Amino acid sequence: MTSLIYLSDLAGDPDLHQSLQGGAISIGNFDGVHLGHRALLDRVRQHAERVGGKAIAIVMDPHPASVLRPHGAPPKLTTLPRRAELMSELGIDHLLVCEATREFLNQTAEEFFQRLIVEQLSGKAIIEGPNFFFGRDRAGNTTRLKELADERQIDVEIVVPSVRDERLVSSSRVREAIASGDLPLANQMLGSRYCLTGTVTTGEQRGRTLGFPTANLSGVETLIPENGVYAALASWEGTVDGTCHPAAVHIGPNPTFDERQETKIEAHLLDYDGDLYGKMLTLTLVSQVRGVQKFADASALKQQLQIDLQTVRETVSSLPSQP
Ligand SMILES: Cc1cc2nc3c(=O)[nH]c(=O)nc-3n(C[C@H](O)[C@H](O)[C@H](O)COP(=O)(O)O)c2cc1C
Ligand SMILES: Nc1ncnc2c1ncn2[C@@H]1O[C@H](COP(=O)(O)OP(=O)(O)OP(=O)(O)O)[C@@H](O)[C@H]1O
Repeated sequence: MTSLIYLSDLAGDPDLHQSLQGGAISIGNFDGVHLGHRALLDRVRQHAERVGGKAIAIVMDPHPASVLRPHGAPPKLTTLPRRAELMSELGIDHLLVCEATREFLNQTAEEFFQRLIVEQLSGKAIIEGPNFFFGRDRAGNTTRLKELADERQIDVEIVVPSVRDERLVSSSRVREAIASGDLPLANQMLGSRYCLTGTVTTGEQRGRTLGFPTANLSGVETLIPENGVYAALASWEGTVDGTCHPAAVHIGPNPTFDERQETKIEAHLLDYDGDLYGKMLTLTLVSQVRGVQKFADASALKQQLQIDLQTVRETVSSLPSQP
């Protein structure tokens, strides 16, 4: 398991602080833990084994852009606990979170390197991609990183970036794919399937009168895909043996019944009739089935839902374990 720890916790926990000394480190946002991050984190794990220390990924929270720029950071693909979960599969020991205060972000590249990598962590190896920048105004680049590390006999590896269709894989590119509803492309670049997690709350309770009850999700913290109907897998804490249920997910307004353009995320789970209220539900999105439509009446919507459910069943039944 990758443990999620805060830099501020190290001062009060000397054993934890000690266990982090002399490891292999990578610094970034790691939002989505996409294929590029995965290749890089794999090298972090290998370097950690070589130097006999921990494999450490460092992120800043909140996203520096939300502290420094008026328009803030882009919507997240993953919460920090989800990033740690995905990093567990890659053998990363710790996801270390630095609180992105103005003071922290105001450090020069040299100060940042000296205080965090040298004084706090006694890092032995640093692994980054070629587009890595650090310190105030992003003034430090990989050349400067190598100079600073060489002076202190710290190893540096700059990995060859992962590309897809001759373009760099990046969190921004994954966000574009999700925002346009292209889940297969997003999932391929992620190397895992994109998830939405939220709490099941009460909706209009109209779904059950249609014969298609839906779990309405609220409190979703990550990027919501383009409006549409999606094939998904639903799971929640306490799902027996981690079983997933095929689900037809509706994202968007309900134009057939309601002129308000309020975006809802609701899921009809196939072959399930339990009580989900209050549960933390995760919807793992596979692909878009169709766009949201305004139907002439409830009966026309019901006919379409029958077709949607069949499409979802077929899509999910032929799913490979990896996207
Ligand atoms: C798979 C699926 C597809 C849906 N597609 C549409 C749609 O295209 N247009 C629409 O107005 N409502 C659509 N709905 C939403 C229904 O109108 C909605 O489930 C119903 O109004 C119940 O809302 P409630 O959960 O708040 O009770 C869809 C629901 C599901 C589960
Ligand atoms: N495609 C990639 N291949 C290898 N390394 C990458 C790739 N993309 C990013 N990295 C590296 O991963 C580390 C973390 O970067 P970061 O989390 O900012 O990734 P990003 O996907 O480029 O994000 P964004 O799109 O928001 O700029 C950095 O060292 C960065 O250079």
